[in-house]
Amino acid sequence: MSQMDEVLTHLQKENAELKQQFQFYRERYELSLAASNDGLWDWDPNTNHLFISERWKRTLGLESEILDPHLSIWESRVHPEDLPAVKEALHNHLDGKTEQYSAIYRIRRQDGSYITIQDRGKAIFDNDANPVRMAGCMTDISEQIQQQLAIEKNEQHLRTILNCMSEGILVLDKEGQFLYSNPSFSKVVGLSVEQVEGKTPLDPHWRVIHADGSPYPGSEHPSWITLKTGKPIHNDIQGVYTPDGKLNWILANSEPMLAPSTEKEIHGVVVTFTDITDQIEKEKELSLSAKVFENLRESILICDAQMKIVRANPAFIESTGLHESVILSEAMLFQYEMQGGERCKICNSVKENGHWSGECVRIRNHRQRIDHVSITLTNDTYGDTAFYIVLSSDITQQKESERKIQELAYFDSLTGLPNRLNMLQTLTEKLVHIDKKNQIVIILIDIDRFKTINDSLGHLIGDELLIMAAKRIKTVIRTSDFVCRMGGDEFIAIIDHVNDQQTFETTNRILQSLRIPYHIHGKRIMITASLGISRSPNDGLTVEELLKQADSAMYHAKENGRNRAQFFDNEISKNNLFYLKIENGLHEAVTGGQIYIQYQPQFNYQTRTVIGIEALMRWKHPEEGILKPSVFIPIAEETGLITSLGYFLLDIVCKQIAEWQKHITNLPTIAINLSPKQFLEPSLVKHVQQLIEHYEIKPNALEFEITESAFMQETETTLANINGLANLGCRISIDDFGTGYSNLSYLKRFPIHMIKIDKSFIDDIRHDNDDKAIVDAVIRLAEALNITCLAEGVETKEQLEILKGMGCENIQGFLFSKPLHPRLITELIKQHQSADN
Ligand SMILES: Nc1nc2c(ncn2[C@@H]2O[C@@H]3COP(=O)(O)O[C@H]4[C@@H](O)[C@H](n5cnc6c(=O)[nH]c(N)nc65)O[C@@H]4COP(=O)(O)O[C@H]3[C@H]2O)c(=O)[nH]1
Repeated sequence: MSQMDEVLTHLQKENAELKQQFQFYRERYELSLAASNDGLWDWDPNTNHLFISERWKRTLGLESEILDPHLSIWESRVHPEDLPAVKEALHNHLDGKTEQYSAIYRIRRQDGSYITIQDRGKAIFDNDANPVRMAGCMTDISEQIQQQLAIEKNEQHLRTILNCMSEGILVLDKEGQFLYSNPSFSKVVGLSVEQVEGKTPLDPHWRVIHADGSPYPGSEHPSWITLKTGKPIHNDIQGVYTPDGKLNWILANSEPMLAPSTEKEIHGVVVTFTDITDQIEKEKELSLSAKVFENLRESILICDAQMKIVRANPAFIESTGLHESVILSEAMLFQYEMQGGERCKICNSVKENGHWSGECVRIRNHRQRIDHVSITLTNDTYGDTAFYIVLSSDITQQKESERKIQELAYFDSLTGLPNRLNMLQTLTEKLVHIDKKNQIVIILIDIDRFKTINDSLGHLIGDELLIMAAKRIKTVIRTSDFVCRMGGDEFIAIIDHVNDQQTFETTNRILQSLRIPYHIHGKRIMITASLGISRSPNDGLTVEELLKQADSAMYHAKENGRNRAQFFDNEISKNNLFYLKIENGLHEAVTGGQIYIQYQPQFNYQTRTVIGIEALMRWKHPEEGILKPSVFIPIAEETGLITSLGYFLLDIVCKQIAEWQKHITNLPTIAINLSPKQFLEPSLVKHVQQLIEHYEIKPNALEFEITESAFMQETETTLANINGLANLGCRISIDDFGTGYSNLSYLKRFPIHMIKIDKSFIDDIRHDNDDKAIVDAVIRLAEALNITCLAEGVETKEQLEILKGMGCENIQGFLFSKPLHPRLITELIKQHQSADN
């Protein structure tokens, strides 16, 4: 073999080996290409010629177009939306900005559908940095992309679900840090999702409490416990404070997340939270309602549609005194005392209006109890089943209080009679219906000298007297008539449909009934009353007018001697003015020297001697002339001026006695009238004693005339004064004897010198056998008790003759002498004494 041949053989061998090697590499390349499913491309930037491996040409359907493979063909297949990014990536690499070209984009296949490819390549550059060749490979990642999109979609779905869930979700990683939370969790803790992220249960920020209100440390939180132990925790109740202080109650459940690989290692924790704040609030409300139901003092009944009791609270059960089982299924309205018709009315009212309330009566242990009952028709929440809620409360006390308040406002607490306010309303109402046929009569009743009784016998007796007087007035008027206590000792009776005659009879009945003696606390008390009458429509049409006129008439009755009734007429108003004038002038009268004394002698017709002289007060009024004591003494008594007036009189009389004693040797006793009120003066005796000493007069020269009414008021002061005056040596006589209804025992108990038979018995003694009998009886009584007897107001010889016949020797009256000036008295006594001598 030649050397050439050897070389050729060697080359051929080498060539064969290279071919074999090439074939080997080519197969490896094609195999790996086929296995990787990747495609190859090779691009000449200068010619734009593009090589694409065969399988990818087929994949993309480029076989026909690639006869003259060109970059523009490739570009035309790239999805227009992706092309700019692809170009940018390519240029970046060609400009040397990137080490490698890489792009993911969609490329259209022959059938118009797109596949997504991941394209990578690298260029070779010449010395001038111009690309001379670029090659790369591409992978069909459509499936991966689809999978990724599916995953993303799933994730999106999941996220949407989590975001929409009313339950809060919290995911902790294995370190205990919060990885994920949904909006419901954010809401319940009052933080944004971002604020929650990265926190841990141990974060001091959390303010969590147990259901009992005690603090809930983070280390005990279910998420933390589950993380540490791997154990799930269920239905844990906790209260979480939001940063603005709101307390939300949540129910937490925690589950461990195990690592997918081992299923043992704790990968994290998922905690779900249910906001149970509303539920807790409702439970609280329910519990509160239950407590209210159980503990309310008012009764609560729940009744079914037939108004039968299905539930009753303890207050109601207790109020019945029965066992609950007895009450249940009872008809509710039968618990109350009412007529069947009334029950029907209530039922209908509740059905029509959905509600009824009113007062019902229940009887328990024979005791009546008044309930305020309120029945409400209602439906349950999940349907239209009707039931009734019945609330009832015991208003017996309240009704009683209301009655008492009503009584206090409209009734007099002492006598139980209607009061002034009640009278004003009644009269106003009556006057609305006034007509000529219906005369309305107002009778004002004022008890005479009640103040004296009150002051002397005390308020307790005074009160008792008023109560008894009220009862008496009520019994003598018709039940349909109205009587009230105006206050103090004043009453008003309103009677209608009566004429004057009937009115007169009524007032007489009132006067008589009041005069009957009262026995109070062992004392026998006599009173009289003065009545003033006004009539509508004659005397007036308004309440004010009628009351004013009744008042005027009443004062007139008092002025006329009390114990009488007086109809109003216009003259009376004039008298009323007169009363005021007297009252106002009295003060000045005492200090201004307008008061003076006249003296009326008392005679013994047997001995023809002056046995005594009565001092009688007179008032020389600057306008009205000489006023008699019967005009001003009652006013002085009413106003309290009687005391100073009495002392004034005493002083003048004592001075006069002293004067007379200088000239007259056997001066007869000088009688002085003392008002019952003066006997209530504790200093009376001392005062008299001082005067006796001051004027150096004999005590027995003084005689004090006391009316029976003074003895009626058996107060300690009165009795002490009577005894005190007697002990001084003064004489005591009983004035107006027979007019009072007094207990005569005082005649024995006190040193009475003389009884003076009242003028009223003498006036008609000739014709009135009763008067005669009384006078006779008094004379006998005086004889029996060895007391001097004197008849007052003897004006005629006939009267004198009758008295003589009865054996009454002592006389005072105009028949013998009127009251005289002291000077005339001096002369008279001197005359009599010289005649005797
Ligand atoms: N028509 C008539 N009247 C006669 C006759 N005889 C006497 N009188 C009157 O009868 C009254 C007798 O006085 P009295 O019964 O003590 O009744 C007295 C007495 O209770 C009271 N009184 C008089 N002066 C005083 C006084 O200084 N103090 C007190 N507390 N009361 C006095 O006033 C009453 C009335 O006194 P007077 O008007 O002075 O009226 C006197 C007298 O003037 C008569 O024949 N016919």
